[in-house]
Amino acid sequence: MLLRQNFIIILLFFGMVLSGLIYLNNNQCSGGTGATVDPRKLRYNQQITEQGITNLEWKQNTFGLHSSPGLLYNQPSALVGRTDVASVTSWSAPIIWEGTFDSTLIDSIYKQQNLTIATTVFALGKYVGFVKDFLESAEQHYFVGFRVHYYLFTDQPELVPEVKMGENHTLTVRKVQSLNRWQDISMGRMEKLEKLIENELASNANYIFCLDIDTKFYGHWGVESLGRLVGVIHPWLFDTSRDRFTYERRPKSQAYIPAGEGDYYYAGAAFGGSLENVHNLTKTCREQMSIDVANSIEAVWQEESHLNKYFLLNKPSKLLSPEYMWRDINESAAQIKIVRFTNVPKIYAEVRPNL
Ligand SMILES: CC(=O)N[C@H]1[C@@H](OP(=O)(O)OP(=O)(O)OC[C@H]2O[C@@H](n3ccc(=O)[nH]c3=O)[C@H](O)[C@@H]2O)O[C@H](CO)[C@H](O)[C@@H]1O
Ligand SMILES: [Mn+2]
Repeated sequence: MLLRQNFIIILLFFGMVLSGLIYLNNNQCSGGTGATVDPRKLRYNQQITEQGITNLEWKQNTFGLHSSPGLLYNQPSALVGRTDVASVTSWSAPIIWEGTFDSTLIDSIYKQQNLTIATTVFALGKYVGFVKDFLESAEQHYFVGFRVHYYLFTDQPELVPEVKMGENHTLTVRKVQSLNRWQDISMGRMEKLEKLIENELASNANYIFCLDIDTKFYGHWGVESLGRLVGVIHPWLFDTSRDRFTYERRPKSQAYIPAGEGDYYYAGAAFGGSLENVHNLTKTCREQMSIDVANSIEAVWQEESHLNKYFLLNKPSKLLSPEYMWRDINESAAQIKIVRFTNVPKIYAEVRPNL
């Protein structure tokens, strides 16, 4: 009995000595004084920046989908739905088409959450000419009745037209330097978005959408589009086999997707989600694009190629059908029952700074 007690005491002693040694060793590895920090030990919401560590406090979207007692709406069916299109992906993410949601119900659920939806657009050079139609049409169709904060980046704030904003909709105009190549303007958006989220939006908005400005709203775009990570199926390639998708096919680029891989082809003109998820998306695309620059390669469709690579490896939790980014208001397709948001036709040689 006594022998056994002694044995346990000796075992405990050695245990303590061993854990002391491990502790000392760990401290030495991380600098000991706390001057450097092992990034693997940081919490998910901390970032190492040039200034040191910043805490990014993400606004949490952990609401339940609460419905009000007595609310009347059409009975949802387990049997009947759209039969001409897929409304779910093979990883179980919904694909939003007209007829897959009930606005009365979904608006009432999300009304209770007091959400802010940040929305970013860029208008540099001649693209400032697209701002008026974009904003005026958005004010008729985009998250009407919900809080929206638009951020417009432009090199010519003085040319931004006065547009009457609806209730709880605000516009912030930010001046940025213009660039000589349209490709750099388009790709440069990723870094600007990454910094905007880091510096201002992380704890101020629940969701963000990043949209092209050469666009116009013609129909409802609302809370049915909200999700953790949201991509839009490209209007030209929604009915095409993956081998004909315009992914980057050169292995030298970080955006490379080999033949035989890929889910959908996503539009570069609209993506969104929670601030944390979109921050990771923009940061990753910015990093991958700078590796490409160092290797003297530019992806075939610039940041759209990198976005497609990102979505292949980080599946969106919700997909929006091409109703949410259509070709042109004068184009039709049997599956498109409503055009919500569409490209505005443009003469490239007239609006872009280079060809
Ligand atoms: C429908 C769609 O998915 N469009 C994508 C597509 O071509 P797009 O032809 O739609 O590209 P684009 O010329 O509209 O450029 C993208 C965006 O960059 C901004 N901009 C561009 C040029 C300029 O001089 N000033 C300016 O402000 C503006 O916000 C514009 O909406 O491919 C681009 C990258 O190759 C982007 O991924 C676009 O989002
Ligand atoms: Mn565009």
